[in-house]
Amino acid sequence: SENRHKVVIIGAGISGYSAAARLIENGVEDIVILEAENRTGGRIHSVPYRDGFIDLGAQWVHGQDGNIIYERFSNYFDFGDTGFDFADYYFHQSDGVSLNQNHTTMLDNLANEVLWNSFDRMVHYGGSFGSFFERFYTKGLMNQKFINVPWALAHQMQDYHHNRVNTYFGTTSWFDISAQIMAAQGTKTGSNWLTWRQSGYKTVFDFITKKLPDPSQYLDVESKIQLNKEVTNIAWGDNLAIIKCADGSEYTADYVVFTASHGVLRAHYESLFTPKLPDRKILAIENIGYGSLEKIFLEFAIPFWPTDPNWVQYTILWSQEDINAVTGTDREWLLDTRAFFKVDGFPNLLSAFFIGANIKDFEQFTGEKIANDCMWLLERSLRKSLPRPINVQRTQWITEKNFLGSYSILSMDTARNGVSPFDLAEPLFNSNRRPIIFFAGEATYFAFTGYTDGAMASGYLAADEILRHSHGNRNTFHKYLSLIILFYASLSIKI
Ligand SMILES: Cc1cc2nc3c(=O)[nH]c(=O)nc-3n(C[C@H](O)[C@H](O)[C@H](O)COP(=O)(O)OP(=O)(O)OC[C@H]3O[C@@H](n4cnc5c(N)ncnc54)[C@H](O)[C@@H]3O)c2cc1C
Repeated sequence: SENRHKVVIIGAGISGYSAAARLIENGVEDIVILEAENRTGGRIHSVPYRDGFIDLGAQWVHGQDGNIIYERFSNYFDFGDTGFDFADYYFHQSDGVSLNQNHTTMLDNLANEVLWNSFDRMVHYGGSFGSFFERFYTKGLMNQKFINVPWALAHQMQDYHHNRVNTYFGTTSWFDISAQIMAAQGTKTGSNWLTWRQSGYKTVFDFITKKLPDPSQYLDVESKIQLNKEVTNIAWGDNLAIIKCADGSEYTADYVVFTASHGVLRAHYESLFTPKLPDRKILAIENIGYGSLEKIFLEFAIPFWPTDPNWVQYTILWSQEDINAVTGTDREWLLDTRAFFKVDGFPNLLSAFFIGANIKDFEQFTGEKIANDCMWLLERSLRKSLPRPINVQRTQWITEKNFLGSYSILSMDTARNGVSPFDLAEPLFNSNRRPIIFFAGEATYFAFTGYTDGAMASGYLAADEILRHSHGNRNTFHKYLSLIILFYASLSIKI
């Protein structure tokens, strides 16, 4: 029937897209993608803005060599770079008291060395990112060269890097992040902050479907997508899976690729799967972390920040007096903010990140309150009056029911329970050990958990497994066999 398919993919984010593209490319056309939202892209969410698109979700291609997105598409796309890796950093104190920039630079260098250049040491460390940092940062401070640096400033710098790590991973504390597992992840080299300039991250879908660079190669993933299809249950037996949607529709499939976010899986795994999932998978679902990151964009009629290309952000170190003064007030949420940074391709925008879980009310805040509070902090730190933003954009990832947060994280609980993304990726098999349900998405890919490139690779992996087990593979195999025969036939003709 119309709703009977070889493959049903749940979710039209980057992992669902890449799984579908790989299947179509290999001759498996009988697929449908069920997407709960009324849009595609998932946590890649580029929204129109002025002459281009800004990204409410994924914004940067992190790394060059080792990043499948950069490696595949950089020949055809001229990536921008926000420049965090090679910027000049100037530190402001929250109360506007000027700081010794030699001291802040020395401390910042030490902190970066401990956090980002010590993976060979970190991979043998059983504790958290936080305890690793405290141990080796404190040790570094014992060096003679820090003799004149005030301890209070060293502590402020530690607090800044704690916040920075949390905003990078969407965590509430770096003591929740497993140093060892994070350090054991795949390595990428090159710039960490490449952007899609004004085109937005959504451009990646044009490359995945091969609309770019050559439209004649287009793999028609889009016509397979059905929007507003929230999957509520997947029941699987020996041969088939039956997929039920909230609107009452039902689909049957030989194979299912489940790509909904780790937050969705964690919230609904009990009702989503019949029969219940294996214990080990449940252990992984419950103990792999899931972050909660929110973003804002402030637009100004005229930029008031430096136009020097090496300037990337206002970096704020909170003073203890300000922390005490703001705590308990309706501005307390600002304590989660340490930087307002420029947005590549949009000279009139400043952006900031917040760890949503720390600021439960964030999603109820009006744009006006967010803007007013941010301007209060900027004016206080810079000691000057500044123009008002003319526009505010903000995200609500935590409460959006098809995401329930930002991205997954290999936490101390993950380490303690001995589970990993491999356990999440493990398919569900029938009694003949034929896989029926595959799991893809950023949380399932060990090497680059949390990132778009990990999500993309996971989609390809699931599709390749389906191809290996299905006619699609035989088709591919037959195709190659015919090519080999033709090749030898042409040789013998020449001979
Ligand atoms: C604020 C933020 C900033 C980020 N920044 C970066 C960055 O700079 N660089 C980077 O590499 N990564 C970044 N990420 C992470 C990146 O966006 C994700 O890793 C990646 O997009 C996840 O893709 P996915 O296919 O695994 O999941 P998703 O994109 O979440 O796709 C899953 C799809 O499933 C749908 N779905 C959910 N439940 C159901 C259901 N019941 N039925 C049907 N469909 C359902 C969802 O609507 C969604 O479209 C960021 C994420 C966020 C939130």
